Amino acid sequence: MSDDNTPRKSRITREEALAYHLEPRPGKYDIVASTPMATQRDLSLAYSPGVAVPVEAIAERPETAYDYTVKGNMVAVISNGTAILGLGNLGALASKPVMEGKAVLFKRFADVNAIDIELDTEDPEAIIAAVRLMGPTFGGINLEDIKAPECFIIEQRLKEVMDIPVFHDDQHGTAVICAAGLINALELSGKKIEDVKIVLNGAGAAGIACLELLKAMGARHENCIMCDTKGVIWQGRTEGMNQWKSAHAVATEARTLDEAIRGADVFLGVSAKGAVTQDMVALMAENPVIFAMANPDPEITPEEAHAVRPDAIVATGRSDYPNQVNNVLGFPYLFRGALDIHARAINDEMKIACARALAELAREDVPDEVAVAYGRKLQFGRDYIIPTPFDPRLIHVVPPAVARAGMDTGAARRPIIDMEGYVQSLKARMDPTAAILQGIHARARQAQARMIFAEGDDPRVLRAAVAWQRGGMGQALVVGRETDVREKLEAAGLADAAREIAVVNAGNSRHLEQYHETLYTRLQRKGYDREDAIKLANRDRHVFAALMLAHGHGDGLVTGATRKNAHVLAQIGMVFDVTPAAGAVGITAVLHNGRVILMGDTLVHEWPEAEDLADIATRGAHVARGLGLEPRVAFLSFSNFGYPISERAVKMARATEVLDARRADFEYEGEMTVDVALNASQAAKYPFSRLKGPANVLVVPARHSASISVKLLQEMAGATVVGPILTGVPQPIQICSTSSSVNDILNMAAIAAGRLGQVK
Ligand SMILES: NC(=O)C1=CN([C@@H]2O[C@H](COP(=O)(O)OP(=O)(O)OC[C@H]3O[C@@H](n4cnc5c(N)ncnc54)[C@H](OP(=O)(O)O)[C@@H]3O)[C@@H](O)[C@H]2O)C=CC1
Ligand SMILES: CC(=O)C(=O)O
Ligand SMILES: [Mg+2]
Repeated sequence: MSDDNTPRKSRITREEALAYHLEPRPGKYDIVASTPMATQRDLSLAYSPGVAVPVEAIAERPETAYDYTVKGNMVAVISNGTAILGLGNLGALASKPVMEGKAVLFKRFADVNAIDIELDTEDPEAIIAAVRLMGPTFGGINLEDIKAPECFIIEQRLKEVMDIPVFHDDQHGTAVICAAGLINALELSGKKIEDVKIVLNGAGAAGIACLELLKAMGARHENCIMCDTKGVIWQGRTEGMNQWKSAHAVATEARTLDEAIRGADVFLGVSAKGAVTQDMVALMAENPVIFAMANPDPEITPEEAHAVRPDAIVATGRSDYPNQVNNVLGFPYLFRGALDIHARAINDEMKIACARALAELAREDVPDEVAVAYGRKLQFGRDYIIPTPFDPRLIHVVPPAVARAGMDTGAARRPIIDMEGYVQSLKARMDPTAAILQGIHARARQAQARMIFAEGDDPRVLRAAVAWQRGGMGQALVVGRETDVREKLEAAGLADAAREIAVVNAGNSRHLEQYHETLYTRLQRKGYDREDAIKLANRDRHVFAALMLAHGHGDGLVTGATRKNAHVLAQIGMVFDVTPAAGAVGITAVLHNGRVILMGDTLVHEWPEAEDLADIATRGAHVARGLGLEPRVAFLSFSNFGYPISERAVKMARATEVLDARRADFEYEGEMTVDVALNASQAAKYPFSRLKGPANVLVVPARHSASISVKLLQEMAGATVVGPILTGVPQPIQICSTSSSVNDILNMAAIAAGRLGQVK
């Protein structure tokens, strides 16, 4: 964990941002069916004639649309692109990446289905007419990046005519998060909302809503000064005014932000990049609070603000600084809570409940796994005034608070009777796979490893190395020829990166003689003479890379993208003991449909015996724990608990006896078929089984079964495969496969850096 409590900066390049949106398919989401659609019968049920039945049911009782259609878990993200982040009016089409992004955030953080709809008009009446007509389709409407003052008219009118929540996120989402952050920031600076002088820059959608909510929470009208591009909004000003700005005009002599900010306790920026200067914040009161929330670039950076005001509590809208005050912390959970009570609206009480729940959560002790996953110390204080977006508690803490407030204020069509059951159902809703990958990367980022990428001649490896370095994961050391690396980087549109990553080879290494000596010492009794060892070290990049690692000239090693696993393992084996006898095991994580299973041995043991199987189970359990899973091991076969009898199944059952004798500290059982291992209703036929739930570590009889199973899941089901994770060896080495994508290689490097699976 870093001591300075600052998240490491991740630099995103233009190319990376475009590639992320282009690959593997244009855009950021797909729509998938949730019901079977394979047979003639499925077709008859899903469509004509079966579909007529719910049609008639809904016509008779409209509220049953929440039961028979996706309406109740479906939100429209609607924009016309007139205020895209802080980029201005770039039109409906250009806003689509942001709206698609919000749709996937809805899904990722709260399992809400969302679809983006970009409307090509600046006419409020046209937007109102279009959105109103969409009412039957959705359980809620999220308006986004529609500029003020049109957004106020549009939202107000839609609220009046629609019977589902209509919520302009730039207004209320921002206001809720800003309020949550401010409650805590003021607590820490020992000030009261009733007393503080607030200056807010940006009198648009976000600004007006923030100030309204803060006044509803006790801020005094006369203590709040709002500014826009024309300066202070003072009583009597006529230029650039509208009724929403007028409501916040105050009697003051100040005419510019510069004048207004003198002595202010709080600066809130929802305007544009660089709108506030160091000279201005230098004039603020003691222990000032500065929320520079413009996106993607804040009004002032935390470094700039802290340079002149070390006593300030600073927040931005970005994820790469502490204190991210961004509406992503609100909208997923506000809508989750609202949808779950079939709400008619998201009212003020629901918003305030959300703000309070967020503020309170930040004051609670942060569980270790959250801190580790986020990669830095998280303790209520100046650098942690608000929960982080990846905090897994948000999903089961915030929506119940919102739902309860909705029920108490008459917004609920279907109140939740069993709140405790609701909280449990929210916990189960979240797909653990994203959290697992997030944890792997956060731990790696924290380690800041010098990662050796052995195959610098492969463009995928080079792109992964660049992403490693630019993503703030640590230093990338690429084994390859300088000219070749430079050419390949240029071809990949990453010419700049050639100056950033270190290229290492036998020709430029200062340590070559040491490497030769080490290799010769290891191989001299295996038929190699000195010349052979020298050639091997100079020419084989896997061996060279392993020697770098052996001498501490890198902290981790990733290879295997260009040659078959067996070959790579043999080459690495020239330098390190990576044999079954030395305890090495390959465990592959398969992530699919919200489930994570670990399968072994996918790399090292060709035909394991009972003792080996017990080792594989133990390593699998170790990896599971490293991923935050409580291990439940199943020894798989084609038989269940001795029937049918077969020599091949017996060794699987014997492995449990080996673990009994070793007093293993995790759940294990076998032999069993894979459906009994994974499916609770199949497992119920064997009530004597020691597994308390579906297995998450599957030990298979041989490497071929492991390889077939993993590849089948990948090809047929589209599962995400991470691994094989080389475990049981002390060195942080990972071997990817020849079919690895850039992301796969990056994941393997992250696993190596996080030392997941290394012998403790
Ligand atoms: N962190 C977060 O969660 C969120 C951040 N934001 C950010 O807030 C900003 C505004 O968004 P939104 O309210 O939707 O946009 P709007 O277009 O509705 O409003 C923009 C407002 O900012 C004012 N403004 C623009 N530039 C300056 C400047 N240099 N100095 C003073 N005032 C200025 C405009 O003044 P005028 O009226 O004179 O034109 C207008 O009042 C964006 O940067 C956006 O990214 C928005 C929502 C959420
Ligand atoms: C975060 C957001 O909604 C914005 O910047 O517009
Ligand atoms: Mg926005």
